[in-house]
Formats: sequence, structure tokens, C-alpha cells
Amino acid sequence: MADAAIVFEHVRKEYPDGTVAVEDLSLEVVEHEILALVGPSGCGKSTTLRMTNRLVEPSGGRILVGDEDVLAADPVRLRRSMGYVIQNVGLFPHRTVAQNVAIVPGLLRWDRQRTKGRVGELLDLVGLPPDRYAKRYPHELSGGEQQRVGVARALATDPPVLLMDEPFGAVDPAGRRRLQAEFWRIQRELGTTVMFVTHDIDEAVRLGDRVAVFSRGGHVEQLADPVEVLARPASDAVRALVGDGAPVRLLGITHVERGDVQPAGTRERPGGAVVELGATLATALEAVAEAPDGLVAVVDGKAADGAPATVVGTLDAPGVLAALRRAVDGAVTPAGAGSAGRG
Ligand SMILES: Nc1ncnc2c1ncn2[C@@H]1O[C@H](COP(=O)(O)OP(=O)(O)OP(=O)(O)O)[C@@H](O)[C@H]1O
Repeated sequence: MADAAIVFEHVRKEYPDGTVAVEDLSLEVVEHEILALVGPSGCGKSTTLRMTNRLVEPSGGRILVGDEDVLAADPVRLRRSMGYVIQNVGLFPHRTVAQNVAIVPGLLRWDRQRTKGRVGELLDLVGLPPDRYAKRYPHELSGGEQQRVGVARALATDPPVLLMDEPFGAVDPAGRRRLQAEFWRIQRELGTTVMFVTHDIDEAVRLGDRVAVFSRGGHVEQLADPVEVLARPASDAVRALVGDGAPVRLLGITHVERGDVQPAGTRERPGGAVVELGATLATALEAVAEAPDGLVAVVDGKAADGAPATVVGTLDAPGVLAALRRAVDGAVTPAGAGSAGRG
């Protein structure tokens, strides 16, 4: 297994009024993963996140980020060394998009040229072309665009660790799905280690390489990959959170693999229904449902400039269900292995 980027050892947080938000938390966040913390309101997710950069002071235990003991670090330097994104991003209203993204580089006294280059790169990365967006003010952006600026700002200095607290919570469902998919791609590109707090199980299983399900007091009910959490909830609390929609959610996070495809029907199907290897089973099932003969061709990657894509076989509805069973039975596609990515 890869190295731990963040380690919590018997961490406790008792607020001055006696509220024990986190009782005794031990948890490891693996380098380069997205760990989604999910659980009902008040279970200690935000407290856990905020102890990591010492916006909240732990009352006991130890937190290591890399090799550094967080409690021994200078809090200001610590905060600057990690990205942090919250729900209402808190952009400075009288500064432009570019100036907002440049805040931490400014604090770290980067020179103008380096900052300008980095800001341009980041705005491109989050889908806000600098020539159109750099000079705008926050009020000239949609909610989703503001969140993108928040993400760009948090990534400005390419921090190894990014803390995100309901970052897409205020965005409408369609925009949210788009942001999730784009953020997932960005994270894969940069390899940033991410702790992501959400109360939305759908978001947790779509984005998380692993999901930590919390219950009150910062207790970890289950820590596993998303398929495991959906298919085999470890406790009643997890079952309650997952609810009735587990099979449908599994379709959305499991990807078509070569082994799922029937090689028999490798005939070309010009104009027929096609899905790509790596597409989600939900996408495949939709295509199967719409195909007149209930059969879709599975292709390997996108066709380049009009050239026909390589057909690797066919898939029908029983094939999709078999693929779902394959995933649930444990031969889980490693996160990110699907060529089509998330979303
Ligand atoms: N500053 C504070 N003083 C006292 N109690 C607090 C403080 N901040 C949080 N709490 C309490 O600590 C517990 C955990 O809160 P926390 O915000 O970490 O939960 P959460 O899981 O992030 O909840 P939500 O999903 O609603 O944001 C709650 O009971 C909350 O009321």
C-alpha cells in the first residue's frame, strides 16, 4: 500500500462547552487518494478536517501530515502549506479572479511572472479560460464558477494536501455533477492527497477512492472503497446512510471492463449503439435499454478523426448485471482504472 499522507492517532476534540465532537479517532489518509468523510450532521467531519490544518485545535492525540507533527508546527505556515476549500468559497469580492487565485503565492512572495504563469495554468485547469475570466470579479461569476475559482486558489501552490469541506454543497445538482467529474480529473492529474467532507453519500462514493463513514463523536463505522460500502455496509448506521439506492449507485461507479464484454459479436455496428470500455455500467445500461435489439457494441477508446473505433465485443442487459455482480463480489476496478473516468 502507498504511504500515509495524513495520520490521526487517537485524536480527540472537546470544545470548551464540553461537546465532544471527536472522541478517539485513528485514521490514515493514503498519499494521492481522495478520502471522502461522510456521515450525518454533527458527527464530527468538519472538526476532523479543521484539526488537520489547526483551524480547530485538537484536545488530544497526534496528527501527522507527511512527517510533520501538526501540533508542533507553526499554524500559519501549516495552513499555507495545505489547500482548503469550503462551501461558500469566501472569495474577496473586490479582487479579480486572478487576484483571488494569487493570494497564497502573494503571501509566499512569489515573483510576478511565476505567479501570473501559475494563475493562468490553474484557471485553464479548472475550466475558466484566463482571457475570459482572469479580470472578472466574483459577482460576475455563477456559483459553480466561483467554486472553481475556490479550487484554483486552493491549488495555487500545488499543495500536497487539499482539505475540502462540502465544496460543491451550494451548487445545483447538474452543476455539481460536472464539478465533481472535473475535480476528479484534476486530482488525478495533480496527484494531490484530498480529504473531502460531504454529507451526501452519492458524492462520497462518486469521488472517494475510499469512504470513511462517520457516526456521532467522530467514530468510524466503516472505512472501505465505495463499492464495498454500498454493497456490504458494515453496520446499521452505514446501512441507514446508504439507504435503498445502493444497486443504482453501484451502476454509477462501476466501469465496463474487457472481461465483461462478449467477444462473440465483434461485428461492426455502424450507426448502432456504442459504449466505450471504462464507461459506467449506468451509461451502458442506458445504451442497452435504448438499443432496438438490446445489444450494444463496446469500443476501445474514442475513434480518432472519423476512423472507426475498435469494437471489442458486445454487451446486453444480463452482461451489465454480471458486471455489477463482478464488482460486488470483490473484483473491484481500482479507482481511476476506468478510461472514461468519473461522472
Ligand atoms: N465551536 C464549537 N463549539 C462547540 N461545539 C461545536 C463547535 N463546533 C462544532 N461543535 C459541535 O461538534 C459536533 C461536531 O460538529 P462538526 O461540525 O464537526 O460536525 P459535521 O459532521 O461536520 O456536521 P455538518 O455535516 O452538519 O457540518 C457537533 O455536535 C457540533 O455542534
